[in-house]
Amino acid sequence: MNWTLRPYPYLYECQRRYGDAFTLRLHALGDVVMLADPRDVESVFRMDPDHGRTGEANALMTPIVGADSLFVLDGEQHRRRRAEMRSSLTTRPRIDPQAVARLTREELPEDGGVVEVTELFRWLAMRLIGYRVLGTDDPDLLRVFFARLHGVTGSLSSLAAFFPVLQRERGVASPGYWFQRRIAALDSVLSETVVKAAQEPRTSCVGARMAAARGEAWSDVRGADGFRDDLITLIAAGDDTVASALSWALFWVARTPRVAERIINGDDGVDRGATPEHMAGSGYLEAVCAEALRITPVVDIVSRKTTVPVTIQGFDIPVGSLLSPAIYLVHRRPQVYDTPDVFRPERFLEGKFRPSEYFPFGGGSRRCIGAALAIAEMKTVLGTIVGRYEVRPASIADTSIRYSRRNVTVSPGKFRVQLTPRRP
Ligand code: HEM
Repeated sequence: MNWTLRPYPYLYECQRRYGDAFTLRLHALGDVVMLADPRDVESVFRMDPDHGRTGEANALMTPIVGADSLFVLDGEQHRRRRAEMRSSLTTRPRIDPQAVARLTREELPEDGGVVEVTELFRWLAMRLIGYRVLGTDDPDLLRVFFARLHGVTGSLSSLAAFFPVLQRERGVASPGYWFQRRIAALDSVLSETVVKAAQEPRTSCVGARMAAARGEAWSDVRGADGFRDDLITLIAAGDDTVASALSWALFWVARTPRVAERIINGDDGVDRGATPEHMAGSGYLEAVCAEALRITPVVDIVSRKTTVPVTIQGFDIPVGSLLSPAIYLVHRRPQVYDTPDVFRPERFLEGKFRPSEYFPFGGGSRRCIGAALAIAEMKTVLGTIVGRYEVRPASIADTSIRYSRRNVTVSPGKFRVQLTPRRP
C-alpha cells in the first residue's frame, strides 16, 4: 500500500533501513528485489534476457495490451517485434516539431492566467501520442478513444489488472465480465479511430509506417486488425509517461527561475521567435528534460524475472523473483550526483553518466524505444511554453512536492502555475 501511495518516500525509507538491496513482498507481483547500487543495476542490464525475462515480469499487463504486445514478449519473438517497431518509431522525421508546437499553443490561454498543470499535460500528451501513432489530431475522436483506454487502465480496472482473478469472466455480476466488456469497447473504438485517421494519412504517423513495413497502405486499412496490440502498446506507453514527465519538468522550471532564464537567454535560447525545430535541437532544453527525469523519474522501477538462481550483494535470489533496478534511488545517489536533491540541468552539460547510473528509460535489451521521441516532444512543448510565458508557481502551496501514482507512472500531485505572456 505504501509503495502505491507514497512511492518515492517509501522506497527511500526502505533503502535507509535495509541498504542498497532489499526485498518488497508485493501482493500482485510477488518478491521484488529492489536494487539501488549501479553495479547491481549494470549486472541486471547485462543479464542474458533469457535469464532475466521482462515479458514475464510484465505479464500482468497482458489483458490490456494483448498477448502480442512488445511489453509481454520474450526471446526471439521480442527481438523481432522490437526491431520492427523501433524502425517505425525512429525513421525520420522522428517528430513533427511544427505540429507539436501548434498542439501545445492550442491548449494554452493566449493572455496567460492560472493553469492546473497535470490536467493540461494529461490532455496534451493524449493529443501528441494520438497524432504520432494514429496520425489524427481530431479532438473528438481522441476524447472517445482515450476515455475507453483509461476505462481499462484507470482506477477500477487497474484493480482488475493487479488482481488477475478479477479479470476472469464469471457471469454478468463479476468484475471480469465488465473488464472484458471494456476491452471490447476499447478495441472497437480503436478500429473506428484507425479507419477515420487513415483517411488523412500523415508521413510521421507510426501506424502508417508499420502498415507500410507489412506491405499494406494505411489508407486501405479497414480497422485495427493485426495492429491492435502494437497500437495499444505504443499509445499506452507514450500517454501517461509523457504527461507525467512534462508535468515534473514544468514543476521544476517554475520553481527555478534561473533555469527558465537560461532556456530563454542562454547560448541556444528559445525566445518567442524561436522555431519549433530550434527548440527540438536545443542542448540546454535537453539537459532540462534529462534533469527532470533524473530528480523525479516517472517510472520508478524496471523488472526482470529470474529463470536461474542469482547472487546479489551476497544474497541468493531464488528463481522466479523480480530483479528491479530502482530508478529513483539510483538517481538520488550522492555517490553519483553531487547535491542530488537539487534541480540543476547543468550537470548533464558538464559530464556523462553511465547507463547504470542514469536510466529513466530503463536499459539493456529492453530500453524504451520511444525515448528519443519523448525527449524531442518534451523539448518542443517546454520551449513553446517558456518562450511565450514567464512561468511561476501560482501560490506557495504549488511549490511543494507531492507524488501521485498514475497507473505505472509517478506524476506530481495537482499543482498550478501562473503564466504571464512575455513581451514580444
Ligand atoms: C518520458 C516518457 C517515457 C518514459 C519515462 C518511458 C520509460 C520507459 C521504461 C522505463 C521502459 C521499460 C524499460 C526496461 O524495462 O528496461 C519503457 C519501455 C517501453 N517504452 Fe517507454 N517511456 C516513455 C515514452 C515512450 C513513448 C513516447 C513510447 C512510444 C511511442 C514508448 C514506448 C515504449 C515501449 C514500446 C517499451 C517496451 C520496450 C521493450 O520491452 O522492448 N515509451 N519505457
